[in-house]
Amino acid sequence: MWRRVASVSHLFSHSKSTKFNQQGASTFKIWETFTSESEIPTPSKGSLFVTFVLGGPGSGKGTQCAKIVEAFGFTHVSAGDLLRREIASGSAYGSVILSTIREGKIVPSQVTVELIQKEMESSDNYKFLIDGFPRSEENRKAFEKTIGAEPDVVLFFDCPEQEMVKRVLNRNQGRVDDNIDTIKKRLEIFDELNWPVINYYSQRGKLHKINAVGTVDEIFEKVRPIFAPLSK
Ligand SMILES: Nc1ncnc2c1ncn2[C@@H]1O[C@H](COP(=O)(O)OP(=O)(O)O)[C@@H](O)[C@H]1O
Ligand SMILES: Nc1ccn([C@H]2C[C@H](O)[C@@H](COP(=O)(O)OP(=O)(O)O)O2)c(=O)n1
Ligand SMILES: [Mg+2]
Repeated sequence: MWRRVASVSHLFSHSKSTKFNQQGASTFKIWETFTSESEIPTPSKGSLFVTFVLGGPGSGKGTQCAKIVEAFGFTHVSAGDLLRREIASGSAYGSVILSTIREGKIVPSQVTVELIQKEMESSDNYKFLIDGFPRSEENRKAFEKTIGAEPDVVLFFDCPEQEMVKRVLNRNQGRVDDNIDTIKKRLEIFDELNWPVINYYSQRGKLHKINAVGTVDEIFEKVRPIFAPLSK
């Protein structure tokens, strides 16, 4: 168990990175170099271990996070859940978050990162799955700046659009953004803003691209080896 201190940024074993790549033009070339065999860091118990979980809407992030939690003892921090909780709590940010989500857009990073930071600080765990974040370069840079750390592992659930739309429309959780109009916008925004993030982590050898088509268990069998070095 790691020691609780006032700010979560002190808990990160990594030094704060000031190097932000300005690339973007060569993203498609980078995409071709993707492998699912990025080097897996061997974590030492007690030092913070952060996994970012990326993928389009309906790609199965939340479903696979639940399985990773069960098998490997991570704490699941879902950016979307935190934002929905904020709406439900009637906070000052609530109405702007709601309209942003309804429009399929991304909530300003400052709001999301603050919620993630609070959630991490309130946990005694040292292994975190940050689900649905970062969804943009702005998100990514804000996390690095505020938390002062980079993820150890980045999962990317790669799913065809048609399958994502089908899953979201069948999700049945009463979400304001699970309708065809909002999904179309979310997919456009995903295309525009998420690829630079994916390419960034691919270049750094942290990205694990997982084909998200198949049964939940089949997909988890592709995820499991990534975390095998971690004990529960
Ligand atoms: N491998 C899968 N095959 C079919 N349906 C799935 C699969 N994984 C998840 N689902 C379902 O698809 C919907 C979206 O999954 P979810 O985990 O919420 O995705 P995300 O968090 O990426 O939006 C849910 O209703 C879930 O039960
Ligand atoms: N980093 C994030 C994550 C989610 N949001 C907003 C915008 C997203 O469409 C909604 C829902 O996110 P969530 O991760 O729950 O959605 P999916 O699980 O991918 O369907 O929340 C955000 O603005 N910034
Ligand atoms: Mg989700």
